[in-house]
Amino acid sequence: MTTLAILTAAGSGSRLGRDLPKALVELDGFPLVLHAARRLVASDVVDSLVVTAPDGLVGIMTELLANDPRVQIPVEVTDGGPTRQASVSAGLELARPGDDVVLVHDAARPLVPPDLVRRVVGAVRNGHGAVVPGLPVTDTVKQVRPDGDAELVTGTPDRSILRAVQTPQGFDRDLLVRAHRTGAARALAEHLAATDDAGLVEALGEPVYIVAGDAAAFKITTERDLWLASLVLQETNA
Ligand SMILES: Nc1ccn([C@@H]2O[C@H](COP(=O)(O)OP(=O)(O)OP(=O)(O)O)[C@@H](O)[C@H]2O)c(=O)n1
Ligand SMILES: C[C@](O)(CO)[C@H](O)COP(=O)(O)O
Repeated sequence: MTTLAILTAAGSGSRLGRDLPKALVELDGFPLVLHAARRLVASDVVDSLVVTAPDGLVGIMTELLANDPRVQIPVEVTDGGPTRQASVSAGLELARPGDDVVLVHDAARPLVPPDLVRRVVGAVRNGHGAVVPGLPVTDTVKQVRPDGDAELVTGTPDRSILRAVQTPQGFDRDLLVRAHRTGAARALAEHLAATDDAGLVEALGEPVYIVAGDAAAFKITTERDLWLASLVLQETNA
């Protein structure tokens, strides 16, 4: 019984707008993918890693991870796909026979606390087939539809029953494989693809459970997030 973590790192980072893929952008002197890998490993509940790489960068990422003294578990790097969903699917193909739990984590969430990783794996090992870290929503959220050159508000969902979800998301391996196989047709196009893996499990009609997320696991999408991450690191390394 082993736990595999699929670390998605094949995105281009178009919203960050750098001239290299987001996972290779540096934070405190190290690429985001390395920060994320180190924290997964530091949890001590991950046995091996599969990392999805952007086109042509499998070699560079393999070298980066293989040479890091803080990533002392088996690592395989594979080509990602056109969407995040396709990349996770590609990673899942490399699961080994003993991997009964699979985590899916984004390199775009480099500061994930090892405690959060343990919380997710613990909940899966306690019998929950699909587990997602979530935080309460603090903004009021509006539902809208297009209306001419503006958007019309069509509702205000009760935010007390909403959660903003993060990664790593954890799964019973067979359930995740079934979810990806069933939803495979969606993986080719961004407008169809699931934005998280739990969504594919939900589409099967299977239950997905929430455990407490952590603000430190925030996602790097824009330059401001990167700046925030460097402040958080300075604060926590002090
Ligand atoms: N085809 C893709 C697209 C995304 N990802 C990964 O999925 C995670 C979440 O995606 P996101 O934050 O949206 O990253 P990008 O797609 O790179 O960003 P953008 O949408 O701004 O281009 C990232 O770690 C990213 O590398 C991936 O492995 N394969
Ligand atoms: C999987 C995820 O990180 C959960 O919040 C998120 O959905 C990825 O979204 P993105 O649109 O690919 O940034």
